Amino acid sequence: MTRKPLIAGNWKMNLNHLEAIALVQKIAFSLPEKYFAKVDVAVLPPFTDIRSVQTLVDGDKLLLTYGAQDLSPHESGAYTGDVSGAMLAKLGCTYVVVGHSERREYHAESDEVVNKKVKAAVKHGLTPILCVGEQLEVREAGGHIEHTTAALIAGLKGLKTEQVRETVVAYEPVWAIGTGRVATPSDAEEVCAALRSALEEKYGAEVAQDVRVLYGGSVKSGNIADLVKCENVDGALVGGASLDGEEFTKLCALAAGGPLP
Ligand SMILES: O=C[C@H](O)COP(=O)(O)O
Repeated sequence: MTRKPLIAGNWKMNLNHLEAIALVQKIAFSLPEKYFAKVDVAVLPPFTDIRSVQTLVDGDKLLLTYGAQDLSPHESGAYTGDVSGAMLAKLGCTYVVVGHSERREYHAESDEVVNKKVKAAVKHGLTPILCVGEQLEVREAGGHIEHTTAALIAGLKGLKTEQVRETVVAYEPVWAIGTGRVATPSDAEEVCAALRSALEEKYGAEVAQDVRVLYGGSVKSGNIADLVKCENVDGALVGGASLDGEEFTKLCALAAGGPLP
């Protein structure tokens, strides 16, 4: 099958709900409708913005979707500060990022916790964007394929084959996040292809062919076109460049094959 590319803007801890409204309006009204047929566009704002984004998307019947950057592995209860999958589903979220390297690093999230979060997402009908990626020292030692494939398989543990088919995977080398040091298209393709092979080995070729594998790490309008030309790169998880409406719109148009609006 042909996988439809996904461009997902991970805003991280940026923009309040008023700024969120302005940015979503800018993207939705600058990107001509025809591009949404060629590329799925999603924004992933902080929790505090999601209700405002939902109101805008529903009210104006916008073609972009939205999601969250994290969720609790628990259903409900005494987990101060956490947000559950059920709450995100109620807000109409399509996606939720799980296992971003910033969560793994600053919140000590292990593969086991990530796996619980993936299961919580799937349980509530959310599409997890499962992030895996190696640190610089792992890459320099040549362990990047082993590291990322092991994290992928651990993150998906216990999911049914059909649930794996619906999951989005994001390869985000830690050394390329927010550093301006983008992996080359061949670096990205090497790992994305290896991730797909690992899925094929475990879940079969048909499922592996359906799973979207994104690249993330210093993606901009200047490098997206070459990245999405790679056979196994099905779009991007975009950080910094997703905060600028003009730049993000350009990036989405280029991922859809252009021309620029
Ligand atoms: O989730 C997005 C990634 O961490 C990439 O961030 P960046 O585009 O700012 O490098």
